[in-house]
Amino acid sequence: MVTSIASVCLSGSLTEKLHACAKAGFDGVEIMDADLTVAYESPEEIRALCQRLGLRIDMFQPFRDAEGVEDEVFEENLRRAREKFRTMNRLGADLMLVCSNAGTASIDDDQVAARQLGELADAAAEYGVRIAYEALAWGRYVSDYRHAWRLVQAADRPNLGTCLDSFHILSRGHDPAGIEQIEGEKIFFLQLADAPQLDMDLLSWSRHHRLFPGEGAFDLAQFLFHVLRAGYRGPLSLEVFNDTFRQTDVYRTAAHAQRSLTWLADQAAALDHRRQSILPAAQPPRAIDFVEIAGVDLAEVDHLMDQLGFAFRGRHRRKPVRLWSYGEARIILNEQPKLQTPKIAGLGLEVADSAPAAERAEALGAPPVFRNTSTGEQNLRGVSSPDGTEIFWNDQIGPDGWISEFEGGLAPNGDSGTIDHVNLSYPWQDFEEAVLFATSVLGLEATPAAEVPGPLGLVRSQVMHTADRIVRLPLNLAPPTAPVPPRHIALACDDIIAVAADARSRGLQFLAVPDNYYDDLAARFPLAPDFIHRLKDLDLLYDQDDAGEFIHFYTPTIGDFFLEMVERRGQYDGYGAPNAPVRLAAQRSLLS
Ligand SMILES: O=C(O)c1ccc(O)c(O)c1
Ligand SMILES: [Mg+2]
Repeated sequence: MVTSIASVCLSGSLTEKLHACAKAGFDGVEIMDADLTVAYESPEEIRALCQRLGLRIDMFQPFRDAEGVEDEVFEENLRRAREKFRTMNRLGADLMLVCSNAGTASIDDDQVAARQLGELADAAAEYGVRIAYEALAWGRYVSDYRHAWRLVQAADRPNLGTCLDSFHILSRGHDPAGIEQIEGEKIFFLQLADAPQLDMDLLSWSRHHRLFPGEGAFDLAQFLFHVLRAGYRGPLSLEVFNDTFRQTDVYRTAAHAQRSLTWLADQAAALDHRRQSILPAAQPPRAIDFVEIAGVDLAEVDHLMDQLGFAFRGRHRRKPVRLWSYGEARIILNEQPKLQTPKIAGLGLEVADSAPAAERAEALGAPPVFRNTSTGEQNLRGVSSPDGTEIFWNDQIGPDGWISEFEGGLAPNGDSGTIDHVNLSYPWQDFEEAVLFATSVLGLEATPAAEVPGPLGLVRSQVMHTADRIVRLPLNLAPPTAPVPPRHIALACDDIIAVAADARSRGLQFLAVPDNYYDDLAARFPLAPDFIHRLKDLDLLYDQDDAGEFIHFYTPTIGDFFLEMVERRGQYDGYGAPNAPVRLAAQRSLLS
């Protein structure tokens, strides 16, 4: 796989971008004209830097509004183009992207457009330059890749081909299967971008909301499969215009971008039985094995577990680590002298085979974590996710595994209990990276994002889950100016009213719910007054949909996390989203 990336994807100056692309392992770059224009380095200096960094300049782009114009306008366009061809010669770039005319086209005539593209290609040939013609989704007359290809065929020049860009094709809902009708050698370049499904004008969608493959709603694996079937053998290049990535750390974004391409190439290879897969197979988790909470002093957490009715399962033989369980849910408390604020530090996942899970993660650029293990102890393999949360894989489930390293505790209690979901929150700039990590490394699927109003702005929520929904990780994106909300572990039980009453009798104060909430609940659902009274008495939240019911409560926050107890009745599959604003408002009122 040969990879490339457009300089527009990244923040910083052109030279900073080039260093980051090389460090992330890209083979080449597309240099945006505007990035060069604002650089103090000459084209020769940029060329030399690329050579030193081992980067090819795959394309120079874009050249706009060339074709479909009156002849005197076209003469001026040729003059403009020649200036750029000279710049390209100095850069050592031999491929120019020409995008379909979006501004000045005045002649809706394919013969004129093809003739002018041919003349542009002839001028380019004098400089040894090739032209890749791309249909912009918002092109004035040419907005469909099949139309662009017809014009390229009609112009019929050896140095004129087409550039396919997944955004322009998939945003318009055009069938990518038609790509197989294009001669592979005439696809001069391939640009890949994902995007969320948004209902907005194409230009704004494209310029602000593109995402790296695996982070949006487009089926890019299928798209790439068609391009490869057409016979394209050039670089897989990313062209992602995105407001966030233009601001985030350039090295981190470039590594993130590279991970998305590796994942995509692997997905596309999986669709083609003749191709070898690139990565070890994904190991979608069967269940959450444990959640690890770390902090310098976890006595408050021990107390909380006790109040909630968890069983203390013992201390680790050798490490300052304790285990609590609630039915099948296991929570490990790990005393870490340098970590002032307790937080969710790690997740253990049950998988069929942990070795390929870890190898796949490492091939996708996730650094392995060192876990202090001695003889006779189970060696769990794990990696660090981009935000630092550690992920471990376990394929040796049962009492003989790591659980046997804990001593001096009680037998597991008989209570039914499982980890329902683990909610992970992220600062605004890290969200897409977290989605890609969950997709590519953890083997989870995404549901469409939803938005929840909080007191300091909208919180975006996207649930990553296994096909059977046993493992669920709702990811939350904090509003840009608000502090990142705490993360939480939700435990499912069979009788939440009894659990809540017991916990209260042991002195646990739940997050207090405003009385107004229960007045609203009575209006939303025709519930028995006694039942509402019981919910109110215990500060329980309630939701209902066609599939069933959901009752839950939240514990106070300790450090950067809290716990939630839930009971699902019937086939209810959500997370009580209508109640999230109540929680966010209540948690904020405790801080002030
Ligand atoms: O938004 C644009 O103008 C633009 C420019 C060049 C491209 O390759 C593209 O896909 C979009
Ligand atoms: Mg493009």
